[in-house]
Amino acid sequence: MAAKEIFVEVRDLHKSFGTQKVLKGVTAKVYKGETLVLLGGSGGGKSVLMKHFIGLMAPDSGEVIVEGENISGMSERELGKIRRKMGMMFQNSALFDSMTVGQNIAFPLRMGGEKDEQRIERLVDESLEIVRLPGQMGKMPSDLSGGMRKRVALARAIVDRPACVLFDEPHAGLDPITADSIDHLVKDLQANHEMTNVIVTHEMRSVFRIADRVMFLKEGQLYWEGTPEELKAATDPELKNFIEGRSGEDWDA
Ligand SMILES: Nc1ncnc2c1ncn2[C@@H]1O[C@H](COP(=O)(O)OP(=O)(O)OP(=O)(O)O)[C@@H](O)[C@H]1O
Repeated sequence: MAAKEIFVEVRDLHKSFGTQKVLKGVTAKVYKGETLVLLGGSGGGKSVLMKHFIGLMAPDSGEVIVEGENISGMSERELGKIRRKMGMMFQNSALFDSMTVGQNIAFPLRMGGEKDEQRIERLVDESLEIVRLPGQMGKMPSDLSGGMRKRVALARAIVDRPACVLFDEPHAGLDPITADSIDHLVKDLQANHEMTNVIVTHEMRSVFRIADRVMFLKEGQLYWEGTPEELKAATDPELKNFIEGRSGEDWDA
C-alpha cells in the first residue's frame, strides 16, 4: 500500500486564553483523503484544535504545517491561499438569515474576490446538487428545517471545492434520520469528490459509520488515537465511558 500523504500536521501546539490553557502540546496528523473524527468531553479543545488546522487561530507555540508548508508567520495573503484549501462548516450552521440560500453559499466566493457571476452561479448550483438540495437557491434560511440548514452550511463550506472540509458538530440537534443523511454526504464527499474530512461530533453512531480514524482529546492533550474498531474494543475506562455515554462518576455512592 502507498504511504499515506499528510494533509495537515500540528506539532506540540499550545494555546491559552488568558490563564486558561486549552491546548497543552498537541501533536497530530490529518492524512489526505481520510475522514478523521475528533472526540472528547466538552471544553477539551476540539474546536480550538480544528481552528488551528485552518489558520483561523494561531498557536502560542508549536507548528501548523499544511501540505508541507509551515503556516506560522505567513502573511494574511498567504494564509488566504491556505484557507482556500479548506472549508469549514460552523456549529449551528451560522447562515445569514437576511440572505437567500444562494447568496449564503456564494458568500465565500464573493469575499474571496470572485467577480465572474456565471462561475458563481455554476458553483452554487453544483454545491446544492452535491448536498441533495438542487434548485433551492431562492429560499430563505428561515424557510428551511434544521437538517436542510446544515446542508446549506455544507454547500457553503464546499463551494470553492476545498481539498478538506472541517465540520464542527454537524449532528448537533438533528434527529437520527437527518444525522444519517449528513453521514451519507460526508462519505460522498470523500468517495466522489476526493475531500478529506475532519469532524468534531458527539454522535457515536455516526462516528462508527463515517470515521476512518478517531482522535480523543482530553484536557488539551491527545489522549488516544486509533481506528473505530480499536475504539470499540478499547478497555480504557475513559474511552469506554465516553462511547457508552457514562459519566464515570459513582451516582449511587
Ligand atoms: N476565542 C476564544 N476565547 C476565549 N476562550 C475560548 C475561545 N475559544 C475557545 N475558548 C475556550 O476554550 C475551551 C475549549 O473550547 P473548544 O470549543 O475547543 O471545546 P470543545 O472541545 O470543542 O468542546 P465542545 O464539545 O463543548 O464544543 C473552552 O473552555 C472555551 O471556552
